[in-house]
Amino acid sequence: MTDEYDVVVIGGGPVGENAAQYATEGTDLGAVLVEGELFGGECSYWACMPSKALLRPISVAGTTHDLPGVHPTEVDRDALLARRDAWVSSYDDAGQVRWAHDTGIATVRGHGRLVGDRLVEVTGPEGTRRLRSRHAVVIATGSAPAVPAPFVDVRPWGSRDATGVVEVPDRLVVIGGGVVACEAATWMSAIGSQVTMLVRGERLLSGLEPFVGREIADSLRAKGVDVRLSTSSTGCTRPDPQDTGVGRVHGGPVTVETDDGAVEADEVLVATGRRPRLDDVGLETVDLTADDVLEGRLPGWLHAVGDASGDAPLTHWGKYRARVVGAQIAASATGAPAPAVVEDAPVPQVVFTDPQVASVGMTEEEARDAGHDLVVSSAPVSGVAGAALLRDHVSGTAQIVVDRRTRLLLGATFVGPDVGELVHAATVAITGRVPVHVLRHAVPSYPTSAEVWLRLLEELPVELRRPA
Ligand SMILES: Cc1cc2nc3c(=O)[nH]c(=O)nc-3n(C[C@H](O)[C@H](O)[C@H](O)COP(=O)(O)OP(=O)(O)OC[C@H]3O[C@@H](n4cnc5c(N)ncnc54)[C@H](O)[C@@H]3O)c2cc1C
Ligand SMILES: NC(=O)c1ccc[n+]([C@@H]2O[C@H](COP(=O)([O-])OP(=O)(O)OC[C@H]3O[C@@H](n4cnc5c(N)ncnc54)[C@H](O)[C@@H]3O)[C@@H](O)[C@H]2O)c1
Repeated sequence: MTDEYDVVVIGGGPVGENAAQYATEGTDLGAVLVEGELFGGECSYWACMPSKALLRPISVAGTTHDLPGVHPTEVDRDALLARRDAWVSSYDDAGQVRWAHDTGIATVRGHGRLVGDRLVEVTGPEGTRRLRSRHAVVIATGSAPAVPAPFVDVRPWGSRDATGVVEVPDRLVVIGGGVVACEAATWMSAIGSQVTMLVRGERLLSGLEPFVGREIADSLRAKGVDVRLSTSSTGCTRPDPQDTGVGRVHGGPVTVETDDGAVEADEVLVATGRRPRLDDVGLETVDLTADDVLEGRLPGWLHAVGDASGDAPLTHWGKYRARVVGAQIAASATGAPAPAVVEDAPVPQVVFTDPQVASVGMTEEEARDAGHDLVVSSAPVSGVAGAALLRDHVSGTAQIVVDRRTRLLLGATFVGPDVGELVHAATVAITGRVPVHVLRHAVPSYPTSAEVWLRLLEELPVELRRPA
């Protein structure tokens, strides 16, 4: 059986959903979403949603220990895991399917793979069927964890086990020092694991400004996490790895060999990055490789978005790109003018550690490498009343990177309580190309954390603060 649609989207995660929506809305076009697991994708059930559902109560409870006027409160582990279960709809995607149908998007369950130009074969619970697209096929298959060789045979935890935690290991070793590692170390230690982080690099969150890694390592250590930097794992053994299910301890004790001795634990969480899921989507049937996808060498009818495209693996970024690509597909299919594309929109990111990290645009090093003549301004977040009122003992730093000649903001980074809510101002300033002398007239309310912008702008050389 072959059904025809204008647009076929392989992968029903947040990015695929947006691609299907924007490729069809306001038109007579029809799209179908193909999903092999749960509509809503990694983000909804195993990544963004459960991790943030776990982290918020932990952050609030931590604040009560540092906020005169309230009784200190503790995390209630069972209630916390129940909150997580509610936010992942108990791993039931009925709501997402309803959304698709209400939006006019058809859904097909099963694994989708290309079998020819504009032709997708879906193998699912109801057998095999083919979907032919009149205009476009979109690959939105997300990403899968990259597991280094020493850990493959010991059934380690991946991020799904950490976000879906059911059984809390007494001792947990975390391999990696990136975003998943830092966030998971935060919630796993808060619910009772003694966490050791083995980080091969010299700092945590190495893609961000160096002060970020130092400040987050300090905060994790203050919470009892054993953060071991410059420590490479060379091997891992577990005598009886078992398939106990997601979020349960996968067998007996694990020993991780490092260049600085062995570490024994009850579970090991491998958080060493992810790679685009392109290995089983039938690229070879249309004479393409994964590199063709990652380097954008695709025929006009084929598109890749989200984690699968190799772009920044962030939900909001993938969804943004899906909105752009979806609108382009709709325009090309209907003969409407192609929508304008902004090539240099900056990528924001928030790491929901305690304190949070928020960043957008270039780091100081990236801006220098790109040839900019820079001015860098930084300020302690605790220096403004609005932040200091949030809790006692506020820690964190804010920093902006400015091009001296154009006076434009190139990047901004914040560490501090709830700074995830501060970064959008920087995103707007970069996207809107607002020079810093104009930004000085954007007045933050008193007393809010946003007043750190005043400090950052005051720290700039006087000549940059006046009109040219
Ligand atoms: C622990 C963790 C926490 C995270 N937290 C955040 C966060 O707070 N904020 C943020 O912005 N990002 C976060 N991310 C990243 C975010 O999860 C991803 O960037 C996002 O899920 C990408 O969306 P996507 O739609 O491209 O892929 P996915 O969400 O992975 O969805 C892809 C879908 O495609 C399906 N699929 C794959 N292959 C096929 C096939 N051949 N046929 C049919 N279906 C297929 C999959 O089953 C899946 O449902 C986090 C990631 C992790 C691991
Ligand atoms: N709050 C958020 O927005 C959020 C939260 C979680 C994840 N994410 C996204 O998910 C992506 C994946 O996260 P991640 O933490 O898995 O990846 P990452 O790229 O952020 O970090 C990977 C870490 O593993 C280390 N590493 C890589 N290979 C290794 C090896 N062989 N041995 C030891 N260490 C090794 C790296 O040095 C790094 O510290 C991130 O890039 C991020 O965009 C976002």
